Amino acid sequence: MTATQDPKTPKDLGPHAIPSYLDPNNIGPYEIFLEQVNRVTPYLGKLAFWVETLKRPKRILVVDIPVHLDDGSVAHFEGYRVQHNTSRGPAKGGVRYHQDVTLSEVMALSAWMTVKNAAVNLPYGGGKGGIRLDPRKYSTGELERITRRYTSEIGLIIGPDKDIPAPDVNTGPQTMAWMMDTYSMNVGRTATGVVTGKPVALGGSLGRADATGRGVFVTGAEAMKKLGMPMEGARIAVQGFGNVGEAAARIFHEHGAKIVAIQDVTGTIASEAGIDPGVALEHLRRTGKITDLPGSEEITRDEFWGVDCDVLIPAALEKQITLHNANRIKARLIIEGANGPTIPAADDLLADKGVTVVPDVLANAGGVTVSYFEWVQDFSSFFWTEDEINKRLDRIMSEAFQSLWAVKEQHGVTLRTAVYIVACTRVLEARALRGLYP
Ligand SMILES: NC(=O)C1=CN([C@@H]2O[C@H](COP(=O)(O)OP(=O)(O)OC[C@H]3O[C@@H](n4cnc5c(N)ncnc54)[C@H](O)[C@@H]3O)[C@@H](O)[C@H]2O)C=CC1
Ligand SMILES: O=C(O)CCC(=O)C(=O)O
Repeated sequence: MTATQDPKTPKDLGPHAIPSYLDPNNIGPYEIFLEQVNRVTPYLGKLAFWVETLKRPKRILVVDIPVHLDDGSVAHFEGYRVQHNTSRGPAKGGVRYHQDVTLSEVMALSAWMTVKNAAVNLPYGGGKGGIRLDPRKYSTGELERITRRYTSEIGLIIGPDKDIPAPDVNTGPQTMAWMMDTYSMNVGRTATGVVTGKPVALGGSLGRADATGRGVFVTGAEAMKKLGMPMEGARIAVQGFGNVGEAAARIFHEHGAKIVAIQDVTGTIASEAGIDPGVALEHLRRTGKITDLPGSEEITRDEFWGVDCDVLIPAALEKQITLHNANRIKARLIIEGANGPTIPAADDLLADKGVTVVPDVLANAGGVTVSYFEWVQDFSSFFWTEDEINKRLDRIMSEAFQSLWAVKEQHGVTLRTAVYIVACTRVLEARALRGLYP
Protein backbone atom coordinates (compact mmCIF):
# COMPACT_ATOMS: atom_id res chain seq x y z
CA MET A 1 0.00 0.00 0.00
CA THR A 2 1.38 3.45 -0.90
CA ALA A 3 1.20 6.44 1.40
CA THR A 4 -1.56 7.98 -0.70
CA GLN A 5 -3.88 4.96 -0.54
CA ASP A 6 -6.55 4.82 2.13
CA PRO A 7 -6.53 1.76 4.35
CA LYS A 8 -9.72 -0.24 4.74
CA THR A 9 -11.25 1.25 1.58
CA PRO A 10 -13.84 -1.42 0.73
CA LYS A 11 -14.10 -0.66 -2.97
CA ASP A 12 -10.37 -1.35 -3.39
CA LEU A 13 -10.73 -4.91 -2.15
CA GLY A 14 -12.42 -6.32 -5.25
CA PRO A 15 -14.16 -9.64 -4.66
CA HIS A 16 -13.15 -9.48 -1.00
CA ALA A 17 -14.96 -6.17 -0.50
CA ILE A 18 -16.61 -5.70 2.88
CA PRO A 19 -20.39 -6.23 2.53
CA SER A 20 -22.05 -2.82 2.28
CA TYR A 21 -23.87 -3.32 5.60
CA LEU A 22 -20.51 -3.73 7.39
CA ASP A 23 -18.77 -0.87 5.56
CA PRO A 24 -18.04 1.87 8.14
CA ASN A 25 -18.55 4.45 5.38
CA ASN A 26 -22.22 3.44 5.15
CA ILE A 27 -23.03 4.55 8.68
CA GLY A 28 -26.30 6.53 8.91
CA PRO A 29 -26.38 10.02 10.44
CA TYR A 30 -28.17 9.01 13.63
CA GLU A 31 -25.86 6.03 14.02
CA ILE A 32 -22.95 8.49 13.91
CA PHE A 33 -24.51 10.37 16.81
CA LEU A 34 -25.13 7.16 18.78
CA GLU A 35 -21.48 6.17 18.26
CA GLN A 36 -20.40 9.59 19.57
CA VAL A 37 -22.58 9.05 22.66
CA ASN A 38 -21.05 5.58 23.20
CA ARG A 39 -17.60 7.14 23.10
CA VAL A 40 -18.42 9.73 25.77
CA THR A 41 -20.35 7.43 28.13
CA PRO A 42 -17.27 6.17 30.07
CA TYR A 43 -16.50 9.81 31.00
CA LEU A 44 -19.95 10.63 32.39
CA GLY A 45 -19.54 9.04 35.84
CA LYS A 46 -22.85 8.61 37.70
CA LEU A 47 -24.70 10.61 35.05
CA ALA A 48 -24.21 7.64 32.68
CA PHE A 49 -27.32 6.28 34.46
CA TRP A 50 -29.32 8.81 32.37
CA VAL A 51 -27.52 8.30 29.06
CA GLU A 52 -30.51 6.63 27.39
CA THR A 53 -32.08 10.14 27.43
CA LEU A 54 -29.52 11.22 24.84
CA LYS A 55 -30.15 8.25 22.57
CA ARG A 56 -33.88 8.85 22.17
CA PRO A 57 -35.31 12.01 20.59
CA LYS A 58 -37.98 13.49 22.83
CA ARG A 59 -40.46 14.24 20.05
CA ILE A 60 -40.66 13.52 16.31
CA LEU A 61 -43.25 15.05 14.00
CA VAL A 62 -43.54 13.90 10.37
CA VAL A 63 -45.87 16.02 8.26
CA ASP A 64 -47.43 15.82 4.81
CA ILE A 65 -47.24 19.14 2.96
CA PRO A 66 -49.75 19.33 0.09
CA VAL A 67 -49.17 22.39 -2.10
CA HIS A 68 -50.59 23.83 -5.35
CA LEU A 69 -47.76 24.14 -7.88
CA ASP A 70 -47.69 26.93 -10.46
CA ASP A 71 -49.04 24.60 -13.17
CA GLY A 72 -52.19 23.95 -11.11
CA SER A 73 -51.22 20.44 -9.99
CA VAL A 74 -50.90 19.42 -6.34
CA ALA A 75 -47.61 18.05 -4.99
CA HIS A 76 -47.03 16.40 -1.61
CA PHE A 77 -43.77 16.93 0.27
CA GLU A 78 -42.56 15.17 3.40
CA GLY A 79 -41.45 17.43 6.24
CA TYR A 80 -40.02 16.82 9.69
CA ARG A 81 -39.49 18.59 12.99
CA VAL A 82 -37.54 16.69 15.63
CA GLN A 83 -37.09 17.91 19.21
CA HIS A 84 -34.21 15.82 20.42
CA ASN A 85 -33.99 17.18 23.95
CA THR A 86 -35.57 19.97 26.02
CA SER A 87 -33.96 19.34 29.42
CA ARG A 88 -32.12 22.70 29.42
CA GLY A 89 -34.74 24.83 27.65
CA PRO A 90 -36.82 25.07 24.49
CA ALA A 91 -35.69 23.12 21.43
CA LYS A 92 -33.59 25.19 19.00
CA GLY A 93 -32.19 24.50 15.56
CA GLY A 94 -32.49 25.14 11.85
CA VAL A 95 -34.68 23.97 8.98
CA ARG A 96 -33.11 22.33 5.91
CA TYR A 97 -34.53 22.07 2.38
CA HIS A 98 -32.71 19.35 0.42
CA GLN A 99 -33.60 16.44 -1.84
CA ASP A 100 -31.72 13.99 0.44
CA VAL A 101 -33.33 15.01 3.75
CA THR A 102 -34.38 11.93 5.76
CA LEU A 103 -35.80 11.40 9.22
CA SER A 104 -32.49 9.84 10.37
CA GLU A 105 -30.65 12.94 9.18
CA VAL A 106 -33.01 15.35 10.96
CA MET A 107 -32.80 13.23 14.14
CA ALA A 108 -29.00 13.47 14.01
CA LEU A 109 -29.02 17.20 13.26
CA SER A 110 -31.40 17.81 16.18
CA ALA A 111 -29.20 15.73 18.51
CA TRP A 112 -26.09 17.66 17.47
CA MET A 113 -28.02 20.86 18.35
CA THR A 114 -28.57 19.50 21.89
CA VAL A 115 -24.83 18.95 22.26
CA LYS A 116 -23.86 22.25 20.59
CA ASN A 117 -26.24 24.41 22.64
CA ALA A 118 -25.00 22.82 25.87
CA ALA A 119 -21.35 23.10 24.75
CA VAL A 120 -21.57 26.89 24.57
CA ASN A 121 -23.98 26.96 27.53
CA LEU A 122 -27.04 28.39 25.79
CA PRO A 123 -30.34 27.84 27.65
CA TYR A 124 -31.73 25.57 24.92
CA GLY A 125 -32.33 21.97 24.07
CA GLY A 126 -31.88 20.70 20.53
CA GLY A 127 -34.25 20.60 17.57
CA LYS A 128 -34.06 20.52 13.79
CA GLY A 129 -36.44 20.39 10.85
CA GLY A 130 -36.39 19.70 7.16
CA ILE A 131 -38.35 19.16 4.00
CA ARG A 132 -37.30 16.63 1.38
CA LEU A 133 -37.26 18.73 -1.80
CA ASP A 134 -34.78 20.21 -4.25
CA PRO A 135 -35.48 23.95 -3.90
CA ARG A 136 -33.83 24.67 -7.26
CA LYS A 137 -36.82 23.03 -8.95
CA TYR A 138 -39.47 25.35 -7.48
CA SER A 139 -40.43 28.98 -8.05
CA THR A 140 -40.31 31.55 -5.26
CA GLY A 141 -44.10 31.41 -5.02
CA GLU A 142 -44.07 27.63 -4.70
CA LEU A 143 -41.36 27.77 -2.02
CA GLU A 144 -43.40 30.34 -0.10
CA ARG A 145 -46.51 28.11 -0.19
CA ILE A 146 -44.47 25.04 0.84
CA THR A 147 -42.88 26.99 3.72
CA ARG A 148 -46.20 28.37 4.94
CA ARG A 149 -47.92 24.98 4.87
CA TYR A 150 -44.95 23.34 6.62
CA THR A 151 -45.04 26.05 9.31
CA SER A 152 -48.75 25.53 9.90
CA GLU A 153 -48.23 21.76 10.18
CA ILE A 154 -45.37 22.03 12.70
CA GLY A 155 -47.19 24.93 14.44
CA LEU A 156 -48.47 22.29 16.86
CA ILE A 157 -45.07 22.02 18.51
CA ILE A 158 -43.08 25.21 17.75
CA GLY A 159 -43.34 28.58 19.54
CA PRO A 160 -41.06 31.20 21.14
CA ASP A 161 -40.90 29.26 24.40
CA LYS A 162 -41.21 25.74 22.90
CA ASP A 163 -39.07 25.30 19.80
CA ILE A 164 -37.45 28.05 17.73
CA PRO A 165 -36.45 27.21 14.12
CA ALA A 166 -33.72 29.05 12.16
CA PRO A 167 -32.01 28.80 8.74
CA ASP A 168 -29.92 25.83 7.62
CA VAL A 169 -28.98 24.48 4.16
CA ASN A 170 -31.03 26.16 1.39
CA THR A 171 -33.10 28.28 3.77
CA GLY A 172 -32.42 31.87 4.82
CA PRO A 173 -33.91 35.14 6.09
CA GLN A 174 -36.79 35.12 3.55
CA THR A 175 -37.78 31.58 4.62
CA MET A 176 -37.75 32.74 8.25
CA ALA A 177 -39.89 35.80 7.37
CA TRP A 178 -42.55 33.50 5.84
CA MET A 179 -42.40 31.17 8.86
CA MET A 180 -42.72 34.07 11.29
CA ASP A 181 -45.65 35.54 9.36
CA THR A 182 -47.50 32.21 9.09
CA TYR A 183 -47.06 31.38 12.76
CA SER A 184 -48.11 34.94 13.72
CA MET A 185 -51.27 34.71 11.56
CA ASN A 186 -52.17 31.39 13.19
CA VAL A 187 -51.78 32.63 16.77
CA GLY A 188 -53.30 36.07 16.11
CA ARG A 189 -50.32 38.21 17.17
CA THR A 190 -46.92 39.14 15.82
CA ALA A 191 -44.58 36.57 17.35
CA THR A 192 -41.10 37.63 16.27
CA GLY A 193 -39.45 35.22 18.73
CA VAL A 194 -40.77 32.08 17.01
CA VAL A 195 -37.83 31.92 14.58
CA THR A 196 -34.35 33.44 14.39
CA GLY A 197 -32.24 34.35 11.38
CA LYS A 198 -35.02 36.72 10.26
CA PRO A 199 -34.37 39.82 8.14
CA VAL A 200 -33.20 42.69 10.36
CA ALA A 201 -36.33 44.67 9.38
CA LEU A 202 -38.47 41.98 11.06
CA GLY A 203 -36.64 41.68 14.37
CA GLY A 204 -33.62 39.83 13.04
CA SER A 205 -30.22 40.44 14.60
CA LEU A 206 -27.32 42.32 13.14
CA GLY A 207 -24.40 39.92 12.71
CA ARG A 208 -26.51 36.74 12.32
CA ALA A 209 -25.70 36.31 8.62
CA ASP A 210 -21.94 36.03 9.26
CA ALA A 211 -22.16 34.54 12.75
CA THR A 212 -21.52 30.87 11.92
CA GLY A 213 -18.56 31.67 9.66
CA ARG A 214 -17.26 34.09 12.27
CA GLY A 215 -17.41 31.39 14.94
CA VAL A 216 -15.56 29.01 12.60
CA PHE A 217 -12.85 31.67 12.30
CA VAL A 218 -12.63 32.42 16.03
CA THR A 219 -12.38 28.75 17.09
CA GLY A 220 -10.08 27.99 14.15
CA ALA A 221 -7.76 30.87 15.02
CA GLU A 222 -7.60 29.67 18.66
CA ALA A 223 -6.74 26.15 17.47
CA MET A 224 -4.04 27.52 15.16
CA LYS A 225 -2.46 29.34 18.10
CA LYS A 226 -2.43 26.11 20.14
CA LEU A 227 -0.79 24.26 17.22
CA GLY A 228 1.72 27.05 16.53
CA MET A 229 0.35 27.68 13.04
CA PRO A 230 0.75 31.28 11.77
CA MET A 231 -2.38 32.88 10.31
CA GLU A 232 -0.47 34.94 7.73
CA GLY A 233 -0.30 32.87 4.55
CA ALA A 234 -2.01 29.80 6.07
CA ARG A 235 -3.34 27.67 3.19
CA ILE A 236 -7.06 27.02 3.55
CA ALA A 237 -9.37 24.72 1.54
CA VAL A 238 -13.13 25.21 1.94
CA GLN A 239 -15.91 22.82 0.95
CA GLY A 240 -19.25 24.65 0.71
CA PHE A 241 -19.49 28.30 -0.29
CA GLY A 242 -22.88 29.20 1.20
CA ASN A 243 -23.78 30.98 4.40
CA VAL A 244 -21.07 29.24 6.45
CA GLY A 245 -18.29 28.49 3.95
CA GLU A 246 -18.33 31.88 2.23
CA ALA A 247 -18.25 33.86 5.49
CA ALA A 248 -15.51 31.64 6.96
CA ALA A 249 -13.38 31.94 3.80
CA ARG A 250 -13.86 35.72 3.68
CA ILE A 251 -12.94 36.26 7.34
CA PHE A 252 -9.86 34.01 7.15
CA HIS A 253 -8.83 35.87 3.96
CA GLU A 254 -9.28 39.24 5.73
CA HIS A 255 -6.91 38.01 8.44
CA GLY A 256 -4.11 37.13 6.01
CA ALA A 257 -4.83 33.45 5.24
CA LYS A 258 -4.77 32.19 1.65
CA ILE A 259 -7.81 30.35 0.22
CA VAL A 260 -6.24 27.73 -2.04
CA ALA A 261 -9.34 25.69 -2.97
CA ILE A 262 -13.12 26.01 -2.90
CA GLN A 263 -15.65 23.31 -3.66
CA ASP A 264 -19.40 23.76 -3.92
CA VAL A 265 -22.23 21.87 -5.57
CA THR A 266 -21.28 23.33 -8.97
CA GLY A 267 -17.62 22.21 -8.97
CA THR A 268 -14.15 22.64 -7.45
CA ILE A 269 -11.48 25.29 -8.05
CA ALA A 270 -7.90 25.64 -6.83
CA SER A 271 -5.32 28.41 -7.04
CA GLU A 272 -1.70 28.52 -5.85
CA ALA A 273 -1.83 32.33 -5.79
CA GLY A 274 -4.97 32.24 -3.63
CA ILE A 275 -8.64 32.99 -4.28
CA ASP A 276 -10.26 36.25 -3.17
CA PRO A 277 -13.59 35.08 -1.66
CA GLY A 278 -15.24 38.42 -2.51
CA VAL A 279 -14.35 38.02 -6.19
CA ALA A 280 -15.43 34.34 -6.09
CA LEU A 281 -18.81 35.30 -4.59
CA GLU A 282 -19.40 37.97 -7.21
CA HIS A 283 -18.47 35.43 -9.93
CA LEU A 284 -20.84 32.82 -8.41
CA ARG A 285 -23.72 35.31 -8.27
CA ARG A 286 -23.11 36.43 -11.87
CA THR A 287 -22.52 33.03 -13.52
CA GLY A 288 -24.32 30.62 -11.17
CA LYS A 289 -21.17 28.51 -10.71
CA ILE A 290 -17.86 28.61 -8.87
CA THR A 291 -15.87 27.19 -11.80
CA ASP A 292 -14.23 29.30 -14.56
CA LEU A 293 -13.15 31.90 -12.01
CA PRO A 294 -10.24 33.79 -13.65
CA GLY A 295 -6.92 32.90 -11.98
CA SER A 296 -8.12 29.50 -10.78
CA GLU A 297 -8.02 26.02 -12.29
CA GLU A 298 -10.79 23.46 -12.11
CA ILE A 299 -9.95 20.21 -10.31
CA THR A 300 -12.10 17.10 -9.77
CA ARG A 301 -14.35 16.71 -6.74
CA ASP A 302 -12.09 13.92 -5.46
CA GLU A 303 -8.83 15.87 -5.97
CA PHE A 304 -10.16 18.49 -3.52
CA TRP A 305 -9.40 16.16 -0.59
CA GLY A 306 -5.71 15.87 -1.48
CA VAL A 307 -5.10 19.62 -1.97
CA ASP A 308 -1.94 20.89 -0.29
CA CYS A 309 -3.34 22.95 2.59
CA ASP A 310 -2.82 23.65 6.30
CA VAL A 311 -6.47 23.99 7.24
CA LEU A 312 -9.52 22.23 5.80
CA ILE A 313 -13.01 23.63 6.41
CA PRO A 314 -15.83 21.26 5.44
CA ALA A 315 -18.88 23.56 5.32
CA ALA A 316 -21.38 21.68 3.16
CA LEU A 317 -23.06 18.44 4.26
CA GLU A 318 -22.62 15.36 6.47
CA LYS A 319 -20.36 12.37 5.81
CA GLN A 320 -17.86 14.12 3.55
CA ILE A 321 -14.72 12.89 5.34
CA THR A 322 -14.75 9.09 5.25
CA LEU A 323 -12.28 6.22 4.94
CA HIS A 324 -12.26 6.95 1.19
CA ASN A 325 -10.48 10.30 1.57
CA ALA A 326 -9.29 10.84 5.19
CA ASN A 327 -5.83 9.42 4.55
CA ARG A 328 -5.23 11.84 1.68
CA ILE A 329 -6.03 14.97 3.67
CA LYS A 330 -2.86 17.07 4.07
CA ALA A 331 -4.26 19.65 6.51
CA ARG A 332 -3.04 19.61 10.12
CA LEU A 333 -6.27 21.22 11.25
CA ILE A 334 -9.90 20.59 10.27
CA ILE A 335 -12.56 23.08 11.37
CA GLU A 336 -16.02 21.59 10.93
CA GLY A 337 -18.31 24.35 9.65
CA ALA A 338 -20.84 21.71 8.54
CA ASN A 339 -22.74 19.44 10.89
CA GLY A 340 -21.53 15.84 10.90
CA PRO A 341 -18.97 16.06 8.06
CA THR A 342 -16.66 13.37 9.52
CA ILE A 343 -17.67 9.75 10.16
CA PRO A 344 -16.34 8.20 13.42
CA ALA A 345 -13.97 5.77 11.64
CA ALA A 346 -12.39 8.72 9.78
CA ASP A 347 -12.18 10.64 13.06
CA ASP A 348 -10.02 7.81 14.44
CA LEU A 349 -7.84 7.75 11.35
CA LEU A 350 -7.31 11.53 11.54
CA ALA A 351 -6.47 11.32 15.25
CA ASP A 352 -3.89 8.60 14.46
CA LYS A 353 -2.37 10.88 11.82
CA GLY A 354 -2.12 13.72 14.34
CA VAL A 355 -4.74 15.91 12.64
CA THR A 356 -6.64 18.17 15.04
CA VAL A 357 -10.40 18.46 14.45
CA VAL A 358 -12.41 21.37 15.87
CA PRO A 359 -15.75 19.55 15.89
CA ASP A 360 -19.02 20.89 14.48
CA VAL A 361 -20.64 21.09 17.92
CA LEU A 362 -18.10 23.78 18.83
CA ALA A 363 -16.83 25.23 15.54
CA ASN A 364 -20.23 26.12 14.05
CA ALA A 365 -21.93 27.20 17.28
CA GLY A 366 -21.55 30.89 16.38
CA GLY A 367 -24.79 30.82 14.37
CA VAL A 368 -27.00 29.57 17.16
CA THR A 369 -25.21 31.87 19.61
CA VAL A 370 -26.29 34.94 17.64
CA SER A 371 -29.71 33.30 17.19
CA TYR A 372 -29.87 33.29 20.97
CA PHE A 373 -28.96 37.00 20.99
CA GLU A 374 -31.73 37.60 18.41
CA TRP A 375 -34.29 35.74 20.55
CA VAL A 376 -33.27 37.74 23.65
CA GLN A 377 -33.46 41.02 21.67
CA ASP A 378 -36.92 40.10 20.35
CA PHE A 379 -38.20 39.34 23.86
CA SER A 380 -36.91 42.63 25.25
CA SER A 381 -37.61 44.64 22.05
CA PHE A 382 -34.24 46.28 22.62
CA PHE A 383 -31.66 45.85 19.87
CA TRP A 384 -27.88 45.78 20.14
CA THR A 385 -25.26 47.20 17.79
CA GLU A 386 -23.34 44.87 15.48
CA ASP A 387 -20.18 45.68 17.39
CA GLU A 388 -21.76 44.59 20.69
CA ILE A 389 -23.00 41.37 19.07
CA ASN A 390 -19.65 40.49 17.52
CA LYS A 391 -17.76 41.19 20.75
CA ARG A 392 -20.12 38.99 22.78
CA LEU A 393 -19.97 36.25 20.12
CA ASP A 394 -16.17 36.30 19.98
CA ARG A 395 -15.94 36.11 23.78
CA ILE A 396 -18.35 33.16 24.06
CA MET A 397 -16.62 31.24 21.27
CA SER A 398 -13.06 31.80 22.44
CA GLU A 399 -13.87 31.12 26.12
CA ALA A 400 -15.70 27.92 25.15
CA PHE A 401 -12.73 26.88 23.03
CA GLN A 402 -10.23 27.48 25.86
CA SER A 403 -12.21 25.60 28.48
CA LEU A 404 -12.97 22.67 26.15
CA TRP A 405 -9.33 22.45 25.06
CA ALA A 406 -8.38 22.19 28.76
CA VAL A 407 -10.81 19.24 29.13
CA LYS A 408 -9.23 17.58 26.07
CA GLU A 409 -5.78 17.93 27.68
CA GLN A 410 -7.01 16.75 31.07
CA HIS A 411 -8.50 13.50 29.72
CA GLY A 412 -6.13 12.95 26.78
CA VAL A 413 -9.07 12.69 24.35
CA THR A 414 -9.97 14.33 21.04
CA LEU A 415 -11.55 17.77 21.14
CA ARG A 416 -14.82 16.17 19.94
CA THR A 417 -14.94 13.82 22.92
CA ALA A 418 -14.01 16.71 25.24
CA VAL A 419 -16.95 18.77 23.93
CA TYR A 420 -19.27 15.78 24.38
CA ILE A 421 -18.03 15.27 27.96
CA VAL A 422 -18.88 18.85 28.93
CA ALA A 423 -22.11 19.15 26.92
CA CYS A 424 -23.57 15.73 27.81
CA THR A 425 -22.74 16.32 31.47
CA ARG A 426 -24.70 19.59 31.36
CA VAL A 427 -27.70 17.98 29.64
CA LEU A 428 -27.80 14.95 31.92
CA GLU A 429 -27.30 17.06 35.07
CA ALA A 430 -30.42 18.98 34.07
CA ARG A 431 -32.24 15.71 33.37
CA ALA A 432 -31.24 14.25 36.74
CA LEU A 433 -32.20 17.42 38.64
CA ARG A 434 -35.61 17.59 36.96
CA GLY A 435 -36.22 13.93 37.80
CA LEU A 436 -39.02 11.77 36.46
CA TYR A 437 -42.73 11.76 37.23
CA PRO A 438 -44.18 10.01 39.21
N1 LIG B 1 -26.52 28.48 8.37
C1 LIG B 1 -26.12 28.34 9.60
O1 LIG B 1 -26.21 29.27 10.41
C2 LIG B 1 -25.49 27.08 10.07
C3 LIG B 1 -25.20 26.04 9.22
N2 LIG B 1 -24.53 24.96 9.67
C4 LIG B 1 -24.18 23.86 8.81
O2 LIG B 1 -23.25 24.31 7.81
C5 LIG B 1 -23.42 23.55 6.60
C6 LIG B 1 -23.69 24.50 5.45
O3 LIG B 1 -24.85 25.24 5.74
P1 LIG B 1 -25.16 26.65 5.05
O4 LIG B 1 -23.89 27.30 4.67
O5 LIG B 1 -26.12 27.34 5.92
O6 LIG B 1 -25.93 26.16 3.75
P2 LIG B 1 -26.06 26.92 2.34
O7 LIG B 1 -27.25 26.34 1.72
O8 LIG B 1 -25.98 28.39 2.53
O9 LIG B 1 -24.74 26.45 1.58
C7 LIG B 1 -24.44 25.11 1.34
C8 LIG B 1 -23.19 25.05 0.49
O10 LIG B 1 -22.80 23.69 0.35
C9 LIG B 1 -22.58 23.44 -1.05
N3 LIG B 1 -22.84 22.03 -1.32
C10 LIG B 1 -24.03 21.37 -1.31
N4 LIG B 1 -23.85 20.10 -1.67
C11 LIG B 1 -22.53 19.94 -1.90
C12 LIG B 1 -21.73 18.85 -2.28
N5 LIG B 1 -22.27 17.65 -2.51
N6 LIG B 1 -20.40 19.04 -2.42
C13 LIG B 1 -19.84 20.25 -2.20
N7 LIG B 1 -20.56 21.32 -1.83
C14 LIG B 1 -21.88 21.17 -1.67
C15 LIG B 1 -23.54 24.35 -1.76
O11 LIG B 1 -23.18 24.56 -3.10
C16 LIG B 1 -23.40 25.61 -0.91
O12 LIG B 1 -22.25 26.33 -1.29
C17 LIG B 1 -24.55 22.56 6.91
O13 LIG B 1 -23.99 21.37 7.40
C18 LIG B 1 -25.32 23.24 8.02
O14 LIG B 1 -26.06 22.34 8.81
C19 LIG B 1 -24.14 24.86 10.97
C20 LIG B 1 -24.41 25.84 11.85
C21 LIG B 1 -25.20 27.00 11.51
O1 LIG C 1 -29.44 29.39 14.63
C1 LIG C 1 -29.99 28.38 15.02
O2 LIG C 1 -30.90 28.36 15.83
C2 LIG C 1 -29.56 27.01 14.56
C3 LIG C 1 -28.52 26.96 13.51
C4 LIG C 1 -28.33 25.53 13.13
O3 LIG C 1 -29.22 24.92 12.59
C5 LIG C 1 -27.10 24.84 13.47
O4 LIG C 1 -26.32 25.33 14.30
O5 LIG C 1 -26.86 23.76 12.91
